[in-house]
Amino acid sequence: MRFYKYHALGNDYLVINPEDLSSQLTSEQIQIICHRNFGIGSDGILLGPLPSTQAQFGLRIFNPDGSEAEKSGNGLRIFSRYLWDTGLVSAAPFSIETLGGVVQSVIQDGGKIVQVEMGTVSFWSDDIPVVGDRREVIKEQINVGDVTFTFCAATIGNPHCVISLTEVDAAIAKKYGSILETHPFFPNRTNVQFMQVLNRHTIKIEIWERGAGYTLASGSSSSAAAAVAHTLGLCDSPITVQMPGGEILIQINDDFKISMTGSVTKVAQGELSAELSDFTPLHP
Ligand SMILES: N[C@H](CCC[C@H](N)C(=O)O)C(=O)O
Repeated sequence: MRFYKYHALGNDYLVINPEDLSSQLTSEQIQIICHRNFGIGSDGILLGPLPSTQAQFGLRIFNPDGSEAEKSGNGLRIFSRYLWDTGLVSAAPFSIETLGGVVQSVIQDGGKIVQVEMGTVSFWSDDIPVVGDRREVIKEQINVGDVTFTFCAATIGNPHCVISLTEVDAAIAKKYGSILETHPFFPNRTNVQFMQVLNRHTIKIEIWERGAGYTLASGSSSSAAAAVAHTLGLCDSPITVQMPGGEILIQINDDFKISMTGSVTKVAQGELSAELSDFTPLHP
């Protein structure tokens, strides 16, 4: 089974073309392939191109825990670059259908930069989803052990919990991320961002991803956090999102449509060994 490995600001993905699969990928296979020791190692798998009646290409996005995500901003930039590298697209904009909706991509700088129209951010509880009466989830309280955070929730196709603090670091994301990811407020779990506003056009985020854990960058997290900073009146578009792996530029229009621009780097391509899925680690 062939794979193509790319990273987007250190958020790495494997592209697997369904033509190279003899059978459906199982959750166990996804977990092994993504495992940093027993497999190739990756923050997820991009399965495509798939047929689509809504867009030129279809894409399915899987997290390392085997769960399927509705959208991935870095994943969409990487898949767009894969389509460019394999000659399936040119410089003209093209559309990709995901579980979280159809996006438009444009390749820039020979594939090193990709711009994706990510869709529209919603803060409505029934879109995200968040439990409770239908409302926009803005500046609500959430208890995590003996700590109470004020949070906003948003969706750009996948769910996000954004917590704005005066200072953020990796430690706080790693300490509280997994508890917030699986908090009962979020029926489908959630991605988590701890956000520090640096100025009216710059934020810094630390990320805990649903189904992946701590990651160095996230495109959908950047979109959600920037939209929250904007709706709280703390930032104006365009917003540069600083993350441990690098920066993404987010543009937000008056209807909260998001445009995301960021880099993609090709790492490797190769063949997965048949032994890979034969080996079941004792303690994965
Ligand atoms: N873990 C996310 C999907 C990947 C998001 C992130 N890698 C991005 O670039 O948007 C979820 O389950 O919604």
